[in-house]
Amino acid sequence: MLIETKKLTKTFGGLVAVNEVDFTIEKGKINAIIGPNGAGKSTFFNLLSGSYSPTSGRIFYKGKDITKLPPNKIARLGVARTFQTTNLFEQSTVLDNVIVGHRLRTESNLLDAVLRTKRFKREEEKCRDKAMEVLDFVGLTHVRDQLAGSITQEEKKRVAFALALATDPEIVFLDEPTAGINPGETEGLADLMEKMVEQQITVCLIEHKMKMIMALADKIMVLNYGEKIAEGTAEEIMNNQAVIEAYLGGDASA
Ligand SMILES: Nc1ncnc2c1ncn2[C@@H]1O[C@H](COP(=O)(O)OP(=O)(O)OP(=O)(O)O)[C@@H](O)[C@H]1O
Repeated sequence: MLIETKKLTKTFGGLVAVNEVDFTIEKGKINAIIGPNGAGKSTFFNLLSGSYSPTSGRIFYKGKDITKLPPNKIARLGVARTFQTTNLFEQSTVLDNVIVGHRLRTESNLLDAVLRTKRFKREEEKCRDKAMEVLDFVGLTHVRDQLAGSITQEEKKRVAFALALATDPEIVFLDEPTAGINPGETEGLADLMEKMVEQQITVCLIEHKMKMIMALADKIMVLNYGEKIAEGTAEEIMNNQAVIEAYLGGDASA
């Protein structure tokens, strides 16, 4: 088990957005979090990545309590995430976008950069090599010299994956990675997630596309009004009465 939450809770004023959620993320698997709109999925992600601090409860990463760690320290442990929308520098190339993203995590300080020290140059090269490697991994080598503003929506989604992968993560949190793209493209991104798991990278994603999740996820947690109402394999989730009721009238067939 890679990550474990114990009675994780987040309230906003009187609203309980995440309510005493116990969840485990299994290493080397595709873990999914689903649930109707407003169920608390994004809040849960923000708690795990340190963007929000919990009202109560605990988060463990490989057995270590990370509940109070700030986002940058959590990132350094090997946790990466993508956001629902990725803001790219549209006037820069795809490659430069990934290099800059990667640079944010390297060691050089401003003085190194101004003086262009050996260390800075060495790191610059390393960032470039890493960016090329991850762009190859996500299938974007052919557009790496194009401006980020000129690539397709699906390619932008892949850049978001590349930015996360450039940090050499052990686990990647993907927030609705296939929102706004067509079914064929969605399948391509599902393949990419499987490829990540083959490389021993654990995946945890939020998704609304049920068909895709049921085919892809090894393990699914369902949130409803902040509470975990079910956890299990796709088959277990599809036959769970509480889940069926939570989705009645919803967009479960999306
Ligand atoms: N920063 C915030 N301040 C106040 N309330 C918030 C905040 N963030 C989320 N909420 C509330 O917490 C609840 C859970 O929201 P959250 O965005 O986590 O749900 P979600 O499952 O990700 O929804 P969606 O599928 O629509 O993205 C909602 O009622 C939302 O309005």
